[in-house]
Amino acid sequence: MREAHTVDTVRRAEGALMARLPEGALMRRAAAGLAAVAARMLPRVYGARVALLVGGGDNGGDALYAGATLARRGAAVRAVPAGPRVHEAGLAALRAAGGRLVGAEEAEGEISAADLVIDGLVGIGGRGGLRASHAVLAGYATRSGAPVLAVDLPSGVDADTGAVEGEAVHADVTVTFGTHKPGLFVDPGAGHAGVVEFVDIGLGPELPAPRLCAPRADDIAALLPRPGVESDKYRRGVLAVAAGSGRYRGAAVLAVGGALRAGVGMVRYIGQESVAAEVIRHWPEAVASVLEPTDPAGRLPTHVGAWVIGPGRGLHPAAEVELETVLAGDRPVLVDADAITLLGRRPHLVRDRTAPTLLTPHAGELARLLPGTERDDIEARRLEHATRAAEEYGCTVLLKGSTTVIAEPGAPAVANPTGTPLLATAGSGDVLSGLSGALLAGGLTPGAAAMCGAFLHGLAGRLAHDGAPVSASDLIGAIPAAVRLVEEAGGRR
Ligand SMILES: NC(=O)C1=CN([C@@H]2O[C@H](COP(=O)(O)OP(=O)(O)OC[C@H]3O[C@@H](n4cnc5c(N)ncnc54)[C@H](O)[C@@H]3O)[C@@H](O)[C@H]2O)[C@@H](O)CC1
Ligand SMILES: [K+]
Repeated sequence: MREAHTVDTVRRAEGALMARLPEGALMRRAAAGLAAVAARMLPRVYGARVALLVGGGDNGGDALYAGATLARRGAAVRAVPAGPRVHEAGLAALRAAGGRLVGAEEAEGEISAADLVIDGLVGIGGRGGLRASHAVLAGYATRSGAPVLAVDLPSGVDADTGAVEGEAVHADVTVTFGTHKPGLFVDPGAGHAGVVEFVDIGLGPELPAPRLCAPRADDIAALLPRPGVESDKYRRGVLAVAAGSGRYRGAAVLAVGGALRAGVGMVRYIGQESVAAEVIRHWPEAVASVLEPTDPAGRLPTHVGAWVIGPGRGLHPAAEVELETVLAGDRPVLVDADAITLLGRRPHLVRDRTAPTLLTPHAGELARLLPGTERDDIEARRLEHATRAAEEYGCTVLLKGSTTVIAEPGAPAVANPTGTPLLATAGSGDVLSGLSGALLAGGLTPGAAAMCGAFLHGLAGRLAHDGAPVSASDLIGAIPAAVRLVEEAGGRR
């Protein structure tokens, strides 16, 4: 797992470590790591033109020391200050190595002519949107066409949340020190960070549990359920899927397909006769139970390992009775789509529940669970709102979107690293429900099922993409390849 800590935690850990080290040791470590990455980004350091964007704090200090290293190796390094204050020792080091400070009138020309721009405007000390003088330099960097290397995090991105107010640096590479910052994993910040490189400055022993984690393929491989010699279809897990309706048949087909491809002992589809027939036509291996429209909850199967409820199911009274009945049981339940909207009207159905529950809203659906919160606020601060919903409902929440975020009460949140805009297509969420539901039925906790489901779903989207748009059905077809890739990364095949 890659781990991310909040600014307050980083400050405390740095304080404890600094107290044991000679003055300036941490900044020297950070700057050495930064200079090494900068050198790799240049075809040749000797003769290269490097522009440093320098704010008034230690983030600017890192840039200046790294600039000094590059200048000693023959680069022409120019520091463009954002204001009157500049890290003095860093500037002295740069000057001693042959670099120099340039005035405001030369700033745009230096940045646009550079072979590499290093963004040292602000790091974890940044608060709110960039000030005008800093925003102007960030804009020059974006327009320069040169590769941009951000120091610690792209300036203008909120380190703790990933929120961006106004202008922010768009980096090709970000070198982050000591630990990752949550804003590097969560959009919109993640979209500004480019490739994130980690530089170890020895902070590890001082760090408590992270605020956020981002799994790698081997973390997923370690969690995936796999059949053993003793397994039969019941032990591997039975997933009940209450999805789709006369109006939205596709949701049923897609959720069942996602579940079957994820590997589960059995999928039981529950729904109206015509939809059940459609499901069986697509997936003869599924088992269908037909519901009487007049008695929605009377025939629900009881011998199931877990439930998926909601995709395309509708908001009518029968769907509400069904949701109430399923949530009153003691099996793990994944609640999605229409069932989330119903839950917004009756939140106690989940709040009063003790059995494992996973909610999988997109931002619009989460807004229905958090009255008074707008969809745009959620998109802008995804981590914060997913965490709030998990605490208020006392269950696991997977917030879908540009970065899928998973939050659970009392545990570090998870940001899914495999997401891609290719997944923003009708029916994609239905596939994710089936896939994550299958993992829930296979015995994973809601947090693990959500993390593995989102990871495989994103990977499947990438694998299915051959230059043409990806449909939700393509995603289902690519799930086995995604599982294979993850298993290979985990050394299981
Ligand atoms: N503390 C440490 O031990 C280490 C810190 N390091 C570096 O130091 C950075 C933190 O340094 P600082 O605490 O000095 O903080 P920063 O350099 O991140 O930012 C503080 C400066 O930015 C200004 N500022 C704040 N918000 C702004 C905004 N919205 N627009 C424009 N200017 C704004 C402040 O007035 C101040 O001058 C880290 O991100 C990292 O790059 C590294 O050298 C590693 C060691
Ligand atoms: K920065």
